[in-house]
Amino acid sequence: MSGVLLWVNCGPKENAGYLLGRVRAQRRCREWSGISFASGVSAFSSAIAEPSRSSEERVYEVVLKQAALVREQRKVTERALILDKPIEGDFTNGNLLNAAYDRCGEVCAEYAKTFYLGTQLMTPERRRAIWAIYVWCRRTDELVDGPNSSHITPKALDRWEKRLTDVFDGRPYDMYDAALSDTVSRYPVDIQPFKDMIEGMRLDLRKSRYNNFDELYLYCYYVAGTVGLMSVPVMGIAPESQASTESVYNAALALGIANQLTNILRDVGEDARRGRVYLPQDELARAGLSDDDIFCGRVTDKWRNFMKGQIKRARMFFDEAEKGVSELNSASRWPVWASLILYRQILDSIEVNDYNNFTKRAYVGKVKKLLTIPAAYGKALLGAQKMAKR
Ligand SMILES: CC(C)=CCC/C(C)=C/CC/C(C)=C/CC/C(C)=C/[C@@H]1[C@@H](COP(=O)(O)OP(=O)(O)O)[C@]1(C)CC/C=C(\C)CC/C=C(\C)CCC=C(C)C
Ligand SMILES: [Mn+2]
Repeated sequence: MSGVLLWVNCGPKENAGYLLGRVRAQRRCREWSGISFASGVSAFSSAIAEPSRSSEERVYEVVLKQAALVREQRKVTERALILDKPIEGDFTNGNLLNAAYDRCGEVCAEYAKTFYLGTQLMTPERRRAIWAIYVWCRRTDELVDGPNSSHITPKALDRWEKRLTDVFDGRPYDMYDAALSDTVSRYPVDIQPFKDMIEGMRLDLRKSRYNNFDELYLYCYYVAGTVGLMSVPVMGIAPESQASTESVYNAALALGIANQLTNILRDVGEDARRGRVYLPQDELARAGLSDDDIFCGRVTDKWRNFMKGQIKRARMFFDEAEKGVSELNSASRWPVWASLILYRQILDSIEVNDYNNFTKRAYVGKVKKLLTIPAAYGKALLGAQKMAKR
């Protein structure tokens, strides 16, 4: 399928895109490389301007809200397993809806093959819902990252957000929207993470430097942590899980942050060529580095040491995420393990490239990718056994 199939209108009339609180009760702070950062998460509303609270504290409010929604839903599902009831028959235009979901699956297969494969083990209803969310995220990302990104303005993003509220209110604009509209009516998905992802795109339009990790954390939450919060209500928490809903959401958030940090470390050179530096400026300065070193692509010992610290932090977020995977519904664990293992391997590959992320792209080779699938499956099974022993 070509990307052209995914042209979207940000608003009904205009072609503007291409597509396709409270403080956390026990906030864990870790000392790392002279700075402290919390590995968990903590409240947030779309406004950045709240200097008295850290990004983690602000993000955590969204986590609590989403966790509360899901707790409600869990109570309902314990009484009747409504989430897995077939979609057919619910709608007079059921065939159209099926076709819409199928198209989402095609997009997903085209853009994220391994992930698509991973979704095959999920129940058909959950799988298609995840595809619908995937497509919305991909379209949103393409607004600022795709070939038509130079035409994207804050106004266009406002229209995309208005369209999002219409989708949540049951007024879809196209097939992909229709699938998402159906998904959000079936699962306890809150609109806030979706709005926050759009906020991340706004941020990308106006900001190309991050003063410190707190600012970068917020960016990572917007563009990737949100994906974790959107996905868990669909993937579901195992009925036998003893973990708190909140802790599972923390893990989901951590996986999004870990993935985005990894993405940033992989793409340093590529981003620099677009005039962007997604690295904490204060940490660069402490390492004796500046934007200039990045623009010139100098792989020095200072750079290697700096990168070692950044990789270590990304791995800590992966470790945090691991704690939550086994708490997910058994059929959802496999794709999550696959995505976690695959993305984490990119960090290994940066090391293998001797930290040259300016001109060498870190990637996971085909054989390693293939091996990930049984490894993820094994981890998913192991998690199930541990749960059964409790
Ligand atoms: C099972 C699973 C992985 C489900 C998530 C499916 C889903 C809805 C994915 C959407 C991804 C997407 C298109 C996001 C838009 C923004 C974006 C592009 C973010 C970057 C992704 C990597 O994409 P890529 O390498 O293609 O990047 P480029 O555009 O080429 O630069 C990100 C790095 C972030 C993606 C974040 C996740 C996949 C979060 C995963 C977290 C969960 C699924 C929660 C798991 C639950 C627990 C309890 C751990
Ligand atoms: Mn991108």
